[in-house]
Amino acid sequence: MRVGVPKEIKNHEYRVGLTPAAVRELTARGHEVFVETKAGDAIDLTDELYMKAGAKILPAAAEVFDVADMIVKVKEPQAVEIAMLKKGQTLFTYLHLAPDPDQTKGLIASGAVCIAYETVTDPHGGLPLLAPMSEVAGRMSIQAGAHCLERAQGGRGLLLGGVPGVSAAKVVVLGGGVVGTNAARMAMGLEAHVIVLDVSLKRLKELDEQFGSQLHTLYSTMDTIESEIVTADLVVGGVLLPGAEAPKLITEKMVREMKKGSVIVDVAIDQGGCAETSHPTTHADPTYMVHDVVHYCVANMPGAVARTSTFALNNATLPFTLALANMGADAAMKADAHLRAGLNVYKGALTYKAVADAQHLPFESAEKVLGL
Ligand SMILES: NC(=O)C1=CN([C@@H]2O[C@H](COP(=O)(O)OP(=O)(O)OC[C@H]3O[C@@H](n4cnc5c(N)ncnc54)[C@H](O)[C@@H]3O)[C@@H](O)[C@H]2O)C=CC1
Ligand SMILES: CC(=O)C(=O)O
Ligand SMILES: [Mg+2]
Repeated sequence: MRVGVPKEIKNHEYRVGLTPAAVRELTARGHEVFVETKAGDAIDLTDELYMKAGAKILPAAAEVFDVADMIVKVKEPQAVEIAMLKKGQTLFTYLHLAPDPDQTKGLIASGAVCIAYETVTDPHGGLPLLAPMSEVAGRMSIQAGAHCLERAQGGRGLLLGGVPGVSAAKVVVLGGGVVGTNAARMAMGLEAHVIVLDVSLKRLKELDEQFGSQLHTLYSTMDTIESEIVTADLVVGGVLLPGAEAPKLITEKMVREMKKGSVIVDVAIDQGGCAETSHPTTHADPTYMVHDVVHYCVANMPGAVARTSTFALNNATLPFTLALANMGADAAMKADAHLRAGLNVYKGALTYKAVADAQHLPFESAEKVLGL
């Protein structure tokens, strides 16, 4: 198969779809890999390293899209990239379609086969291709939140862990999944006072067993969310209903009642955000204020630590990339229900139920379009 890797073009996005090591795994199996020049330059993955792994370097994204049977990316395709997709071409990347009707329309019109990293599943009920970036974003959320709490950034002027004789900050984490667990772990490491809310009792029990008395867990209801949010210094939004728009758990009224200079890091922003006051921001301009509360809503947080993130992402995507290249997309998805769960758009049909529901569009199952 001919596999194409364009340079990412989203604001301050320095990750790359394939590492040189992943390219080598593909070329060793007889596949051809085409990488846009300087795709990895910013993180020291040079054209020379890609060439050494067997890739051919092309001068522009248009040529990569033109030659490839499958495009492997990181972020959702931007409008100019959607315009370059070809009928029947496979696109393997993050999509986050539920809150993004324009992208959904564009991908349907392209006739391409679009497989979203974030909805591929595993046998344990996890999302293996979202997990590595959620680990990164969860850990980063505390770094970002700590910075936002500094007075010069609009924050309350608080040090997360306090010092002897002065209270630690209160960190409230909504959702105890991968983002939430990693955020809680970092916040506890900095000696903050940490509370995690989730609707999964099983998850709360696991967290309680893992972290003991250092972590406080609460069942998530409107009541508990409201009472915790208004006394929080830092709130991390890490909830997810897979593939669907994030539930708006933090209302504007709650934000108005939050303390002046408190901070919301809404990691769930890529699925629309879990606060009514959230809207996507970029690394170039990551924060804004609403009712004196600092909002950090960067939709590609792991892009800031792109080298770590590129390797972590490839560790998870490689077996699926190889299956798609070795078998072809249709056969690979027919053979593996977990990869098939990643199929969001197939040759003009929308094949992910939560996206169809969010946008009131017709839905066809992945099984039906693949003839299973
Ligand atoms: N902004 C960014 O750069 C990034 C954003 N993300 C996003 O972060 C979000 C979380 O991802 P993961 O942690 O991997 O998901 P996950 O599936 O591991 O965890 C989500 C948790 O939310 C819980 N939840 C659902 N409804 C809830 C409610 N009403 N109250 C409290 N908890 C609730 C679930 O029970 C689950 O434990 C996703 O939207 C993901 O796309 C992930 C990586 C990077
Ligand atoms: C998951 C995601 O949106 C990201 O890593 O950018
Ligand atoms: Mg206020």
